Amino acid sequence: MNTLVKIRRDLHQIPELGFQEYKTQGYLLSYIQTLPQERISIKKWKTGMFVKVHGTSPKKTIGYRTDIDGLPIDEETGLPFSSIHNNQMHACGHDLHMSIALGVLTYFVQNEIKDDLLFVFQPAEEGPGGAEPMLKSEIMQRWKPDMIFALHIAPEYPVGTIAVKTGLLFANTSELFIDLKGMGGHAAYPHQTNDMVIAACTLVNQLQTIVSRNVDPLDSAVITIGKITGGTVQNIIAEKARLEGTIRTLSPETMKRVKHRIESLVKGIEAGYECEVDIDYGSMYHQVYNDEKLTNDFIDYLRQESIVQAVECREAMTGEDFGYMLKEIPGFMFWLGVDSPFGLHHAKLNPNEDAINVAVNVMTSYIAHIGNEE
Ligand SMILES: CC(=O)N[C@@H](CCC[C@H](N)C(=O)O)C(=O)O
Repeated sequence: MNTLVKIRRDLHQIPELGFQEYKTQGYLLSYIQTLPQERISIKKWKTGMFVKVHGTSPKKTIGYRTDIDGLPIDEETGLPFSSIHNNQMHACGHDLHMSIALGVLTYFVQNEIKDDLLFVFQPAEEGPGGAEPMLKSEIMQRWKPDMIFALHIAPEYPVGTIAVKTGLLFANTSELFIDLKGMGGHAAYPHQTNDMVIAACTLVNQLQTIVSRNVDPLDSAVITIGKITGGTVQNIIAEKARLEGTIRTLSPETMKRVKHRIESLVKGIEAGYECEVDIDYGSMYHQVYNDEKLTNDFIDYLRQESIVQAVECREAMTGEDFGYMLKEIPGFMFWLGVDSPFGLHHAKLNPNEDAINVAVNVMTSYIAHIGNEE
């Protein structure tokens, strides 16, 4: 079996949630330590890591970032190398992202390059967000790349396809947690209570009016409530309820407006249902905004070399904390086709592993091209 496929399968078996990626970090480190060490420097950061490849006559530093965490999902692929961790799965492709990063790193450890390279193995992309604190870390500020790239698997594209665009690629995101507290009581005496199941249901419906009534129809946004909990048993009126969701917008300004409307609606619920409501926005990610020149150069390179089919895509409402790195360092993220009938965050996601070598070939040849310029 191809080494990178074996690495991907090993990593697939040990997914870990954000900032708990101890086994993953250990696995990555033990692989990297098998490589010749003369031209690399390794620095651990929390459960992630930086690996610098020293160029022969560096004029710049080229960054390459992979995320390393998994999701709280029970895997249902039935694969022989399924996750051995209960309720944790690489359902967003970070196992492929890591094996690709190791493939590119291995190539440049074995083949000299003029410029310096910085490989960023970043924890907690799914939450609470590792990119922003990693970017602010003393190590990344000292080794700060002049440009940075990353990829994300795309189940909807065939293997051999890369989809990308200049400008906005991924949305601004904010988690949303709303806790409602009223007065519980006997199911037969509703007039003596403030029922938080009713208040939560009303609020969920009102939240749905924000996108249709408060966001410019030519702009766009998403408010998804993915989880509702409340109450204890069927014949007790619920004293508490909790909504958990996510907000997605195409600009930071629309994010502000959506939050302002959520706060107004919550005030109305508090007054109308005589209850207390707390809002917690959890972790927030800045939009992924691809640098125009670097992205166009990459598209031109792919088309000239015909290594893959390069297609231009639309922006998506997915979020990625790589956006924080792109806010400070020019670069881009792109979609890598992996051809899976099940989408991202699905318990049956099963990416085609042939995409690993496609991505390694693209990134090694592109980085060699820009990293050996006179
Ligand atoms: C690529 C992808 O699926 N990213 C996640 C990022 C999660 C952001 C945050 N935890 C949230 O839920 O708002 C996504 O869900 O888009």
